[in-house]
Amino acid sequence: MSVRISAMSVLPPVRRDRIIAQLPQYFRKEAALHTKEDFNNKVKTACQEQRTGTVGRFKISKVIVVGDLAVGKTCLINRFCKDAFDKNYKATIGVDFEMERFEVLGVPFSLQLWDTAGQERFKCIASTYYRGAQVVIIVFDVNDVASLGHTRQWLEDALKENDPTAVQLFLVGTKKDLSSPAQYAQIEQDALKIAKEISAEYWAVSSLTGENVREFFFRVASLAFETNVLAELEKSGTRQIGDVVRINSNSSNVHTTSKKKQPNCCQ
Ligand SMILES: Nc1nc2c(ncn2[C@@H]2O[C@H](COP(=O)(O)OP(=O)(O)OP(=O)(O)O)[C@@H](O)[C@H]2O)c(=O)[nH]1
Ligand SMILES: [Mg+2]
Repeated sequence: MSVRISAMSVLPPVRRDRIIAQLPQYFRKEAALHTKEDFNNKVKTACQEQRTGTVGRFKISKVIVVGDLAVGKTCLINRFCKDAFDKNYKATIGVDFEMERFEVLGVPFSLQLWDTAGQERFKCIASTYYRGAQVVIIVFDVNDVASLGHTRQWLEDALKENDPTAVQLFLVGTKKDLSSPAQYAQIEQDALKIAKEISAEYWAVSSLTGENVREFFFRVASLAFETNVLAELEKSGTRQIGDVVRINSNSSNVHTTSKKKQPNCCQ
């Protein structure tokens, strides 16, 4: 008896707690990537009709997590991916990565989460992994104002390796459990200001208690998914426009355009 093994059958089903059916909401309205209550209508229709192109088949979005040493990048990822928390600090050397599989509006979608080193001596290795990121998560510690101040530098480094217009940015304050409400409120003002200036969506979390961790990653997955599907739709839309031009190539207008272009392609 022969057994057929395909890539699909090797993958276990998406975990039940990774299924996203509704758009998770932002944390703070004034620093959100968008404030719509629901997924884009075009995206919803495309998912219903299974017209999501490469998204859902082999599309994996790369997410890089950057920020000062010991701000809690590894703990944030471990809380979400493994539901674990380690109170002992073990510096990340270079990079680590985790894959997280979701199902958004019925379509499989994966995030590749790159956990990078904050320590100066490992930064050089880590930065070679920044390229190709669709999402950049800049992490600071809400109890350490210097780490918030350094976020611009982290952003600059991450954007050197990426197309700034194509990247979705998140600014995340960690260790919320360690600050009093008054202290937290103070730093949130500064963080919101920076988030708005750099066009990032702001979140505050605690990996110790788990507060907002799941909500945050669901939001990241949803917004990355939405952007990917919209880009796919735009690509297929462009192809359709191209087809119309070819069909109507007898029209004088199109003829003129193609004549103008001819010298370029013959040179
Ligand atoms: N109380 C509290 N401690 C935290 C939290 N997140 C991280 N920590 C602690 O902060 C320390 C550093 O956490 P890591 O996640 O290893 O920091 P990192 O940003 O990955 O550090 P590098 O890998 O060196 O860049 C550890 O001792 C953690 O236990 C949190 O939400 N609350
Ligand atoms: Mg780490």
